[in-house]
Amino acid sequence: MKKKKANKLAEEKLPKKRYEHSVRVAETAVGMAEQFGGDKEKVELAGLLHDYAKYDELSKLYQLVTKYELDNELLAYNSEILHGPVGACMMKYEFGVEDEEIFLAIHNHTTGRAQMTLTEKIVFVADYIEPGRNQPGVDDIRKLIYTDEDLDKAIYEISKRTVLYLVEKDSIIYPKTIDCLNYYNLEK
Ligand SMILES: Nc1ncnc2c1ncn2[C@@H]1O[C@H](COP(=O)(O)OP(=O)(O)O)[C@@H](O)[C@H]1O
Repeated sequence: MKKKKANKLAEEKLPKKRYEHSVRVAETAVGMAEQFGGDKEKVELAGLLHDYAKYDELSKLYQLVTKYELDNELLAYNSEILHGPVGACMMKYEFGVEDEEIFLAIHNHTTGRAQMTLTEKIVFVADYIEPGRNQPGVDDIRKLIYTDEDLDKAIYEISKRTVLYLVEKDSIIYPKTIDCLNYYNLEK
């Protein structure tokens, strides 16, 4: 798929603000690919498409988890974790986006995982730090990327913040984020 097509898919499917977020994630990811030696074309496509399934009805997301034989375990957690895996499968099976790195980057952009590819890492972090984001502490993560150039530390800190946030809310945590946190803990 070419950038123009990905852009059109996102623009037609998503509310304006979420489409604009996707464009900023793609732009941020391209900058990071230049910085870290990643594949600019892949991160750009994954950035544009990462939230494609975010506003689909829960009933549709559930059906697609079954259709695409995704991990049923996903259904036991916050439904927000479904749109990455489902969106990745929609791109692969409905729109012919065959590339495995783009698939993984869309699939894991919310939860992260251990042993991410460079494309996954860039999209995961770009989603958190794109210039429209203003969550507390986001500038600390920007500094880890733009000053320290430490991608793995940024992934660890983002996962840590997600886990702390979820624990604070007494939410149950899909274990991929814990795996990500442990894997990118550089103290181990
Ligand atoms: N491992 C997990 N288990 C349960 N919920 C999670 C997990 N990882 C992330 N989430 C939650 O999923 C929600 C959506 O995350 P995200 O896709 O990054 O949203 P947005 O792009 O709208 O900020 C957040 O509330 C986040 O806390």
